[in-house]
Amino acid sequence: MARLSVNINKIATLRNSRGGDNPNLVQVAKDCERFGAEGITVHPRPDERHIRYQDVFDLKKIVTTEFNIEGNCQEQKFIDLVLASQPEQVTLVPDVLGQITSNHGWDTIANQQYLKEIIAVFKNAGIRVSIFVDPVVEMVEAAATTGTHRIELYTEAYAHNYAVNKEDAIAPYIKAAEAAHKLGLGINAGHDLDLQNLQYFAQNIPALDEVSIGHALISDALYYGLENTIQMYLGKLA
Ligand SMILES: CC(=O)[C@@H](O)[C@H](O)COP(=O)(O)O
Ligand SMILES: NCC(=O)COP(=O)(O)O
Repeated sequence: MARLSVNINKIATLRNSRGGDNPNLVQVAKDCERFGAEGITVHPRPDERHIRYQDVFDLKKIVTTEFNIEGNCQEQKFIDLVLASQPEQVTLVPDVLGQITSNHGWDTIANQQYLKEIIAVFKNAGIRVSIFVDPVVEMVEAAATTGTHRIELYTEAYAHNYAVNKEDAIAPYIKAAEAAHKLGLGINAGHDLDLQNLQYFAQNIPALDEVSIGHALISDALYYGLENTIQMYLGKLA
């Protein structure tokens, strides 16, 4: 069964909106774990609009499941942050400055040499590495040559197309996951997964290791409460 890592960026967004410490990010992370989350994900961005660099150190002290830090490894500050905080997993995302959210995977062919070098830095520090990729077999094949342990399939297109035609929406993800599995890569997935589209994704993607979910899960928690919501998402993965 795939693990559920809860992305708590949106909790930090809410906290930052008033400049105080409500909700308390560390307490929410502890509660997510208490309610069944099998990992905590954060995606610090250079402008610290949600997760602050200090949050990463505070969370590292209390996360007992799996701590996953996502972000742009082209920023030296991000590399330093990950090496200093030693999460279980780093997910490398090719963010560009000013984007609202992540919107593309790595071009693992064009960036192959760069990825090999930066992945080696994190692997040498004992940190599992995952790289964010679109569901394209050629990108998965080139990812395998970089030395990464895992890929994270960027699921925005799946989530968008699910309502139109779920078989067509999942097809490229099945091919990409099969290729990754054959090449010995672990498989993570995330972006815009929700209570409607998660179960079909998890049932159809072979050897899915982990999903990271934030925006929809935190939004659902407004209606169902955090504990119920986490249990509902776990139910979709069972
Ligand atoms: C890599 C990914 O898909 C998520 O981390 C997403 O980018 C969330 O980041 P924001 O919360 O900043 O939108
Ligand atoms: N890696 C994806 C993630 O952490 C959460 O993405 P979203 O659910 O906020 O779209």
